[in-house]
Amino acid sequence: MIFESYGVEKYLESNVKDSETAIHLIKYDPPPTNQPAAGVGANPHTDKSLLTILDFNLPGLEVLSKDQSQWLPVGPRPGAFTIFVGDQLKAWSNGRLHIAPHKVSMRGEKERYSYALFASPKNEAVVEAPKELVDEEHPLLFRPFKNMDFLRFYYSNIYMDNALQGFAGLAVN
Ligand SMILES: O=C(O)CCC(=O)C(=O)O
Ligand SMILES: [Fe+2]
Repeated sequence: MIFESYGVEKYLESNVKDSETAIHLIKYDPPPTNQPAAGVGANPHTDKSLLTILDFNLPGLEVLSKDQSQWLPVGPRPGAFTIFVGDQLKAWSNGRLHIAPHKVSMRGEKERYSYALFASPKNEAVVEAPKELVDEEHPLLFRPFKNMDFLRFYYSNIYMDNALQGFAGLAVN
């Protein structure tokens, strides 16, 4: 769908071949009982993936509004899924797709179990915007990079606010 909407479906097959999926099962502990405010389940982040699919049926997931003014609860809504665009797809789309920072807040006394399906480029795959998505009006925003090199950079700069920009950014965006 994404490839078609940009008229670059000819790259779909090679991109799928260069990607892999992994399912992560994630357990969050409840906040300490003496902590009145919500506990932190997952710190604010964007995903280091192309796409992430999450169960939409769990409370606690919050997404940062596009104007960055507030955290909005996502779901729960039985039977639905949440899909996040990851950093690598933002780079591939030359910045056309928005990556929404999200976090998990924990309330109550129960553990939270979630699962996430991450579709990511293979380690050796090069993330590069198709030439059709780059022109005078849309200059290249991220230099092409090997996925593994980006992940290495991210894990050694885990507190950096915008790892994609820090690693591969060519202009202010
Ligand atoms: O557990 C969730 O609902 C979100 C998990 C998440 O954002 C992630 O693993 O990247
Ligand atoms: Fe995430």
